[in-house]
Amino acid sequence: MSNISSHQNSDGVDTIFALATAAGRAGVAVFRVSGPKAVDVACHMTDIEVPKPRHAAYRTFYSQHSEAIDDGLLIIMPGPASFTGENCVEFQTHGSPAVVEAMAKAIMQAGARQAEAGEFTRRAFQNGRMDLTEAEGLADLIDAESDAQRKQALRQMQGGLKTRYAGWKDAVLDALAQIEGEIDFPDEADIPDDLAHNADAPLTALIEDMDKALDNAAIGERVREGLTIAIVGAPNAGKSSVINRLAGRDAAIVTDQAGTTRDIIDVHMNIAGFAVRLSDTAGLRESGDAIEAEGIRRAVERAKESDIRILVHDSTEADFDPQSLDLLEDEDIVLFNKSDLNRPKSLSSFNNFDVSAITGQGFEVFQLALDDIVKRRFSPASEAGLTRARHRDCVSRARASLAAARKALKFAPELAGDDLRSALQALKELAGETDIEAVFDRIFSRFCVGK
Ligand SMILES: Nc1nc2c(ncn2[C@@H]2O[C@H](COP(=O)(O)OP(=O)(O)OP(=O)(O)O)[C@@H](O)[C@H]2O)c(=O)[nH]1
Ligand SMILES: [K+]
Ligand SMILES: [Mg+2]
Repeated sequence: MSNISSHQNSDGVDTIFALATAAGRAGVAVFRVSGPKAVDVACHMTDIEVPKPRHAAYRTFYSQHSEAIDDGLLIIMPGPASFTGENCVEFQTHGSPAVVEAMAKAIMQAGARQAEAGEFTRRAFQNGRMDLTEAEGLADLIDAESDAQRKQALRQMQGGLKTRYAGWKDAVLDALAQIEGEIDFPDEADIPDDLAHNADAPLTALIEDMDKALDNAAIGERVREGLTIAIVGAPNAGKSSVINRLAGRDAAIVTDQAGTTRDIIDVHMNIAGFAVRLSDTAGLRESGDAIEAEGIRRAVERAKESDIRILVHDSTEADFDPQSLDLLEDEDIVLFNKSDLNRPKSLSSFNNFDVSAITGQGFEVFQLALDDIVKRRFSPASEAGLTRARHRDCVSRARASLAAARKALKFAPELAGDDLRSALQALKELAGETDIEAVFDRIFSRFCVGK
């Protein structure tokens, strides 16, 4: 239990540590240490030999001054078969703030420094334990709030997207090998024709598969970021009453005064296992009041950028408000509200329901249908897909280069190789195989400290 002054070994790689569990009082706290000195740290903090790799052993942990801090479990996970690929050590102690503070101090004095956000995962990535899409999947899994987000993130973390683009990369390499071979050793006069002919079908199939992934990318991104639903309609139609009933609480003010809601009111909820942000908005009408007019401008903007719109109509009113109706898209929803005061209505071109936000009548049917609409529109495709704008950008560029390669094969086959190499480059970026430090910084800094 002697002191070690510096964190670095001769290679200049720091040994890092972090509290992996959330701060605050808890049954158990977990500290992780990773780096060349991780096992030294464990030796310095215990008085008998360290346990066999990957076996949990009960130990007393000591401070630099040989004072017992706590009893707990010690696990040694030697690299390269560890999370980071480096030697890793895990201390499990009691989760009190006093134990956590004393442990952090002792680990630091034994030679490790506090990790930055995402630093463990960044090391795992740099040591080849995962590619960039798997690291992104892990970040999304840690952030997952809904079941759909969890499933999508887990699939990506387990290499679903990696498998898919690895297949794409293989196909590009095959095409490249084929055309470069034939261009270097043309032994027949009509080679260019053969070339175009042989490479065209695989390239076309590849482009089609990428198009499918790009078509589904919007869904992957929506699931990851959460869906948005906006409630719109004329003043006093009952929009705020509807959001309150859906939220099960008084999120928005309801009065009989037209123009009650002005700012947008967001309610976060879970619909059919999807994370959803539901927004109540100002009633749409011509208004001379500057504050109300701004509220209406925001309402229209929010309605347009949302995934789904719910138009609330007061069914005691004969006419629809044309401004609200104009905002609707095909699969949007119309609620004929105040059904307690009126006979059922319908509007065949949209999903429509008779409800009463006051009595709750019709809400069960409406909410079941809403679940179905959300599931039908946003359930991810069966194969792992693209979940970020970054993925979409890389695949779009790869696809464009493949299309250019197909064209070149017909008219200037010697140029096709360059296009295929550009496609490969875009796919390498997707994997994180090229050095794109700025992208890495952005991705890893979003992790919590300790991951
Ligand atoms: N009878 C009846 N009254 C309702 C129903 N829904 C809402 N109301 C009443 O209609 C009035 C307006 O309701 P709000 O929820 O404030 O309507 P809003 O569309 O949010 O109105 P603004 O924010 O002003 O645009 C209130 O007096 C509500 O109590 C309903 O289903 N039946
Ligand atoms: K109102
Ligand atoms: Mg309102």
